[in-house]
Amino acid sequence: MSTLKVVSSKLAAEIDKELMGPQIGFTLQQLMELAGFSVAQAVCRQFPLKGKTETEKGKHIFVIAGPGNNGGDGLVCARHLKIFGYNPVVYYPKRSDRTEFYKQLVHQLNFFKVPVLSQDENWLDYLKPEKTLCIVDAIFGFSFKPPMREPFKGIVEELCKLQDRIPIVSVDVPTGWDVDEGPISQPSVNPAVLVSLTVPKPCSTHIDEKHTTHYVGGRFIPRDFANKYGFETFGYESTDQILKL
Ligand SMILES: NC(=O)C1=CN([C@@H]2O[C@H](COP(=O)(O)OP(=O)(O)OC[C@H]3O[C@@H](n4cnc5c(N)ncnc54)[C@H](OP(=O)(O)O)[C@@H]3O)[C@@H](O)[C@H]2O)[C@H](O)CC1
Ligand SMILES: [K+]
Repeated sequence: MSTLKVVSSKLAAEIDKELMGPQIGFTLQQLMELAGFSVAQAVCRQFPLKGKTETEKGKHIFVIAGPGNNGGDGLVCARHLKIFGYNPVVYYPKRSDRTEFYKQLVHQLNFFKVPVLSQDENWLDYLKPEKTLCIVDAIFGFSFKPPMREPFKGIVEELCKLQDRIPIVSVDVPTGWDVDEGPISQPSVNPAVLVSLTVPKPCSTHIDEKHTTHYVGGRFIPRDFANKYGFETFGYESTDQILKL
């Protein structure tokens, strides 16, 4: 059997289901914490604060959180970025009432004094190249089905206008991309960094390697489990939560 380097949206959903099923018993909260933590680590690796001026250090990291679990990863990531010494601001236009957990993640952000903007707030004020280090795109992950609906369509159109001046870090799947086919519909972002979670999805084969730095993160499966789904685990070093591919 050949070893896959990517897994389809269907397989990714099956993997998640098994990880959170009765035999293995991870909770969504555990996996999301590790996923968000690894994205925050990728931001640190890509945009280190060491040696930067105070002005540079004060720049915002603008985290946009969508309505599902990809958005949850973004909320967790913002909390870790604050702990790591960055200045995150979260835009969370459509808040999920799927579980109480999302509300708890927002309370935790309040606890860390990370601003969480609502849909009616002027979010574009926070997106200025001179004031913004990067944008974390946690809008949609492997459950996105085009065409994109509002309010996200308008938001992603604005991001597309800014992405040449402010780098985008996409969580798991660049927003707007078909998980299996890549950027086949508009609007869709062109990220400077992609952090694939657990294992890259087929859309990642469409990134332009000259433009996009690709990391894998979400270090939560043993080798035999990966092999059962047809892929290999990644050679993470030491305590790292991410690996540059
Ligand atoms: N094991 C792991 O790697 C883990 C990954 N995690 C992250 O979870 C996402 C997948 O999360 P999921 O909740 O299944 O899905 P998404 O966040 O991608 O999106 C679901 C929401 O998006 C809405 N949606 C879908 N298509 C559209 C569209 N065309 N326009 C507007 N809105 C859309 C959808 O709304 P519905 O009304 O259709 O239900 C949902 O609200 C994965 O990618 C990782 O980032 C976890 O953290 C766990 C571990
Ligand atoms: K995303």
